[in-house]
Amino acid sequence: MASHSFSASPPVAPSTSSCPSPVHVYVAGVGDVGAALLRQIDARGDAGRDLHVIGACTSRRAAWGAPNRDPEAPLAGVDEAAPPDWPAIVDRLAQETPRPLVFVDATGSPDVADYYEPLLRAGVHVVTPSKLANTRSQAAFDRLREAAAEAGVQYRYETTVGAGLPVVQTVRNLVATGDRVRSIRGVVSGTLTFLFSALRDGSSFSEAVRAAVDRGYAEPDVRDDLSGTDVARKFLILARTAGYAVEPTEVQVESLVPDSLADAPYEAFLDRLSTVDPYWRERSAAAAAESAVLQYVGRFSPEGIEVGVEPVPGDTALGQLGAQENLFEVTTDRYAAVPLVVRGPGAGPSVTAAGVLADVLTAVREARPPSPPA
Ligand SMILES: NC(=O)C1=CN([C@@H]2O[C@H](COP(=O)(O)OP(=O)(O)OC[C@H]3O[C@@H](n4cnc5c(N)ncnc54)[C@H](O)[C@@H]3O)[C@@H](O)[C@H]2O)C=CC1
Ligand SMILES: N[C@@H](CC=O)C(=O)O
Repeated sequence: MASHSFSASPPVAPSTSSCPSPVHVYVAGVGDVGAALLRQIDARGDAGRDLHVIGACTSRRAAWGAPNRDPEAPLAGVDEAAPPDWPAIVDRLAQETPRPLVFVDATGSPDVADYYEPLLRAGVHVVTPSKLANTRSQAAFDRLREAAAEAGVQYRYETTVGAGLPVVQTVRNLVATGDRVRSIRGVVSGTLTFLFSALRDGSSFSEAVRAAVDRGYAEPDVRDDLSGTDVARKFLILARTAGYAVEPTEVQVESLVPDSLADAPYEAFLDRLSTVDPYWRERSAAAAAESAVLQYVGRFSPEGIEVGVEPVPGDTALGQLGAQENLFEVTTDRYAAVPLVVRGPGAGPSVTAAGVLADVLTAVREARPPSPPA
């Protein structure tokens, strides 16, 4: 098994020193976000010594022990490389690994999301950038929060919305302090903001999609971004975090995936996407002729959630978003006349990994004793 020692560089980040024992971290999914996370844990230097990565996996390799320090290939060269045996991994984490233990799910896999509840119930903190577990039924979402409270561990998912931007915690704080969220409007897909901005700069739709994938902004399957599913999931998570009960079927979603390609194999889908280039060139030009820009906008109110493409006046904050930016406007009883606004890059491996790492540190700091049985 490859040995791993933390860098001897000076402290660069606050330590979790209020916690006396080392914090064990398992990283599921060493893709764009998971690999950036491992690099950031390593880069914390001396201040990071109390985070011990005890294992990691991809869909094809799983290893116990600390990952290889090669930032480009954290799992290269580790012994025991083999596809993950999830029941065995969860068993070992639940029953044999010392606490505190944080399970990070950077896979985007529904199978891995199935294990959050047993892990939480076994006293393992769960931190995830994956939206999947939070966007099943309302009852399933409630069960995860109950499992965490009952076991006295943290279930943290800040990076499911706006990546590293403080959006989920902001909504939680509003609710915890007695405010009421009345509505949320926003452009919340880094991939789609990038895409429309690239169209304005003369890129074709299909080229821009590939560029978003190459930069690590897109979901593991970019159709989740283009179909509006990713944006719908983010609004569902925000609405639920704000205390509203909403089912996925209640969200109205406009898709950018051409019907003819909806069921195509992934590579064929990407290859044939150029068939819609002229349509999007014209639609972007038509918006520009009206001094507007295309954005994929979402809206939540107690009446429902709607997400879709809109021409937005170019001289407004939404109209001026570029690159992979997000913007959230939250209107509440207290922020009634002028909304609370959060804006910044809302996708990308490094900002997302930083948000995941912050959640890991917060999980350990905020852990509470288990709640007594009802
Ligand atoms: N890329 C971004 O900017 C952001 C991503 N996220 C979320 O972070 C998660 C990861 O995203 P990326 O790193 O971009 O994806 P990626 O496709 O680069 O990496 C996914 C990793 O998970 C592994 N994996 C997939 N299924 C697995 C399974 N069943 N068991 C073990 N490993 C498995 C893959 O082999 C790969 O290593 C997704 O849920 C995504 O929604 C959230 C916010 C921003
Ligand atoms: N694919 C997402 C990544 C963050 O959730 C996006 O583009 O915003």
